[in-house]
Amino acid sequence: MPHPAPTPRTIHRSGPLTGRVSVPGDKSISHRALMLSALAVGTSRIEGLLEGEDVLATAAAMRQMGAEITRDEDGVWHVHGVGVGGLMQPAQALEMGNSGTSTRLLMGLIASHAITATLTGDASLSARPMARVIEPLSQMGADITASPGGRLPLMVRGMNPAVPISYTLPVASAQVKSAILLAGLNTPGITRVIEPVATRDHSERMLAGFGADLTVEQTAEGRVISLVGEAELKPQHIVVPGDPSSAAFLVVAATIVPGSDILVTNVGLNPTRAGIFTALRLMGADITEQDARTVGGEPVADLRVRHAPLHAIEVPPELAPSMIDEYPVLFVAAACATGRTVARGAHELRVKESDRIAAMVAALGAIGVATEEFDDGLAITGSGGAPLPGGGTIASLLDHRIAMSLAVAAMVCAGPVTIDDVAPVATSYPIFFATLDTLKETTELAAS
Ligand SMILES: O=C(O)C1=C[C@@H](OP(=O)(O)O)[C@@H](O)[C@H](O)C1
Ligand SMILES: C=C(OP(=O)(O)O)C(=O)O
Repeated sequence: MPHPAPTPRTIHRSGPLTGRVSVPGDKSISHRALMLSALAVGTSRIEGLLEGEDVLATAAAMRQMGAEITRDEDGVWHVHGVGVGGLMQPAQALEMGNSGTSTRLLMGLIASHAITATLTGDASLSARPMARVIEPLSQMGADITASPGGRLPLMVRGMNPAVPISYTLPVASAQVKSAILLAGLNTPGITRVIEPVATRDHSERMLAGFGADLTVEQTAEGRVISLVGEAELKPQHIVVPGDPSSAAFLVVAATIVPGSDILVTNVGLNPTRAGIFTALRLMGADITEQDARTVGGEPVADLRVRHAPLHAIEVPPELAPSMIDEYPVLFVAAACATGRTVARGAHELRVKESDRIAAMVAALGAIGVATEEFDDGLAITGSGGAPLPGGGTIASLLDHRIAMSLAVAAMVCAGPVTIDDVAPVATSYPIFFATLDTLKETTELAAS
């Protein structure tokens, strides 16, 4: 899958945002829905699947390994699974594009099947560390040959039967946890993951929903997840809630653009994901939850967001795992706040689609925002609500979240901001710019 040609975009200061919009399906849940459906015996239905490039890479890989996956005219996805243990040898390399989640979770699936697969990715993904999954999956018996530094392209030769392990996560990573649990599905005995710090728990919720025998205990060592292997998964009807990580861009935009008042519907609010809304509220954001409900076993609500003046905070480091992908857009909120916001304890930002600390130092610097870089975070001196200077060009570095965060910042910049390439937005939120346009048009219509 060659990368599309870079798509630059220039963004001007925005008038108020108003109206009601929804966000596309959750990316993390969409990946897992496809993978577990592909391992069930029978046909699962998935509604609200995120149709972004990352999730489509997972769908393509599952097809290459034998699952039948189709989308009907109503946008419902149908997945005919091969059963745990039934994955087939892919004829070609699995092309993972920009997606760390696809790569690490699929490595787990392949690790306990008697198949060999090569995984490749784009320049961003090929720079990301895979040793964190290679290490536990090798302990389970998989034979993994990676490029120097434990990177893509790499080849996984699965072991069947694999060896169950009990593994304490050295980094707070839901991808590592999930890779081990997915490998454990086709492994005799009990596979156990101990996470000293809780990370997003979509895998646990969905594995239980598919009928796997999984228990979660809170102990002095942390959360202990135990999975009984050689599971038989029953097909499900899954409804994917809206992605809080995507909603975060709209929530910050409405918070910082004066006069805004929006409703973002169907936002997933799993507590292991909702840290950004806690942090924004600590800064003074006006976010209220309406119509709280449960969708697909996950808490969901509509969020009403009105413009509010923000003040600087020290971002509680314990929020890090529940808002790890939202730091770039939180930094944009901080750039508009009164005072100096400090975020530490987020070293993982350095190994995402880009080094998101360095990327935000450069991008905020280009639009006139002063920052101080730490090894594990950033301090940002806010404008106190005054427009940011803007006028610069920003490198999105093949990172969708950097591109979208700076698109939000540009909405409060005095001068136009050019983002060198917004094509990566399609990995997680293909309708991002269209949604922003809707929120601007609603205001223009009301004024005319
Ligand atoms: O499990 C997942 O779906 C994800 C886990 C997180 O990564 P880590 O496991 O590397 O923290 C997150 O950054 C990523 O966007 C999605
Ligand atoms: C880190 C992210 O995704 P992934 O690891 O799947 O590439 C993200 O979406 O911000």
